Amino acid sequence: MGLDGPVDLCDACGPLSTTKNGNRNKNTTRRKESTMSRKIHIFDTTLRDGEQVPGAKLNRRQKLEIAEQLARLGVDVIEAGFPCSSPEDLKAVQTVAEQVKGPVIAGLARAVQQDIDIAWEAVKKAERPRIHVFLGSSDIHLQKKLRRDRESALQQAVEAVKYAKKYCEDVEYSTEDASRSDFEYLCRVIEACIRAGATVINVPDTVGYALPEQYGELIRNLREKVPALDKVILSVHCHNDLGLAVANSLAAVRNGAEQVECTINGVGERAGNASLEEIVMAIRTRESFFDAHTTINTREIYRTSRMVSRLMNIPVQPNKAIVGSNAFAHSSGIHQDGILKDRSTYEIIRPEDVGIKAHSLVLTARSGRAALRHRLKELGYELTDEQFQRVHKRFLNVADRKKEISSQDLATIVEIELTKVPETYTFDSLQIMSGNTMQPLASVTLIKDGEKITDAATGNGPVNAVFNCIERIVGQTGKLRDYDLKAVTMGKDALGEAMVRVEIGGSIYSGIGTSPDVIEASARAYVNAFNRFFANGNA
Ligand SMILES: CC(=O)SCCNC(=O)CCNC(=O)[C@H](O)C(C)(C)COP(=O)(O)OP(=O)(O)OC[C@H]1O[C@@H](n2cnc3c(N)ncnc32)[C@H](O)[C@@H]1OP(=O)(O)O
Ligand SMILES: CC(C)C(=O)C(=O)O
Repeated sequence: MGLDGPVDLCDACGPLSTTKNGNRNKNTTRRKESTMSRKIHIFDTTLRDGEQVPGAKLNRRQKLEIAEQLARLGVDVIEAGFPCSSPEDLKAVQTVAEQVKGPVIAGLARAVQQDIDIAWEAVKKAERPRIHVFLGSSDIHLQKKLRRDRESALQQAVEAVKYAKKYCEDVEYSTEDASRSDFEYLCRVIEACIRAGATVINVPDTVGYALPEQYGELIRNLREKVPALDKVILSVHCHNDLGLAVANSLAAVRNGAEQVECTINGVGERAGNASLEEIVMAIRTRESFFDAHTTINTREIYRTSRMVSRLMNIPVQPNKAIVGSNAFAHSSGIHQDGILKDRSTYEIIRPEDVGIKAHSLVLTARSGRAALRHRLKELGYELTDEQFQRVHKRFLNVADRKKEISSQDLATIVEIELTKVPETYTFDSLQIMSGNTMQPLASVTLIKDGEKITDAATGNGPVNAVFNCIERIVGQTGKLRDYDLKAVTMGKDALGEAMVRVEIGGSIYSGIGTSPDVIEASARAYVNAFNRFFANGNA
């Protein structure tokens, strides 16, 4: 797939960069039906194929909650379930059909009368009901699963469509395992089902076997060989066994498919279905390439994703496109610098367009000065160049040990740097041997005038041993009057802050030290207190 236009990739919404007068370009999330490009119908099967995921079963109330949200999202069709599968699913589909207005409500049925009867019972009260009938069309499915020949299966398909048609004007027929089916036979089945009254023909890649070029070609060839397809909606339904569900669906759209069957977060049988949010945002972002659009209210995407994840109890992987927690997080310095200069450098979708408040700049050891300066400004710090250099140095030091530097971490780092006293002694390193069967032993190294000084001492606890050791190095005793240790940030790798008040030479000196290691934080605080003592004119 070559780029079809300039590097401004957001075909649907125009340039992401700010305009000359500094305004963001306006963008509507629910597009008006374009007379220029084809409308792609979004058929959501989260409540049917999505619910086939082990452990994801939804009760009636949960299905209704999701269906209502799917209606707000603006999907064209909600496949609410497989009504013959259990009495509860029948009731769930009935509830959705009765209460959810807007989208077509579909119920799935095998190509047998009993399933179709129950499917109709389930959807008949919908504003716009649809019965969705399916039967395998590949020789593998016919011979090994259904145990019948091509001709009798074709007959069964036709009878099923006719039977469903008695109930419902809108009947979708799916040629299950189409991508592994004999092409000529597939064409015959499709032609016969359209003649029998099918309004939608679905060509599924049931086992995720297709490759994008090949699947696109299949759709193009079907359109050429079966002219009757022009009278109905041609649909695709792709599975993700090779990680190609979205790519295959998009290839199909390029080659004439008008309906895409997909699920929120890509949930579905085995490796899942094509993910709705990826399909919709790919079509929207590259609209001129596809010459197509959907009428999805994209600002509802993130909310819908969170709801499905919560109710199905299936977490969304952080790097999931569009809805993953990292989808709009920039953590490396070069990217952050680019984003701060102009979002179009590293952002092809505005987070707010999918319902995410804003992108986030995550501060890590891979962040640069631009992002650090930006966050400091956001926190209200105005630093001189010299102060900034110091904060940056300490930031890198802490960031090398923590995965992420929060705003609170940063505030602590700044406070320490800005209230700094001259360092007569600089903390370098420590080692501790401790346990419940030995007296704790600490070795500490401090730097004075560029020279490392190391000593060792025991204590009644590891922190006490460290403090004793520091006193030996600086040649001055102190009495610990107050000692406070707290986690200043959340999480297992939180930054620990130690505050001490030490009586040295008859006066009290306070010290502060910060580190993800609480003993190191304590040592730094103790050295800091002694430095204040020395800065006070004590030799
Ligand atoms: C590709 C897809 O995702 S298709 C949808 C898959 N989803 C599900 O299967 C979930 C819901 N399914 C169910 O609740 C059950 O499987 C039911 C109610 C449909 C059927 O249950 P059972 O009657 O116990 O049959 P079971 O599931 O064991 O076997 C399926 C039967 O349906 C037949 N069958 C499979 N697909 C079709 C079809 N499209 N049309 C007609 N018959 C079919 C099979 O050949 C098999 O029949 P057999 O027992 O005569 O060999
Ligand atoms: C019922 C059909 C559409 C299906 O789920 C599939 O082929 O994967």
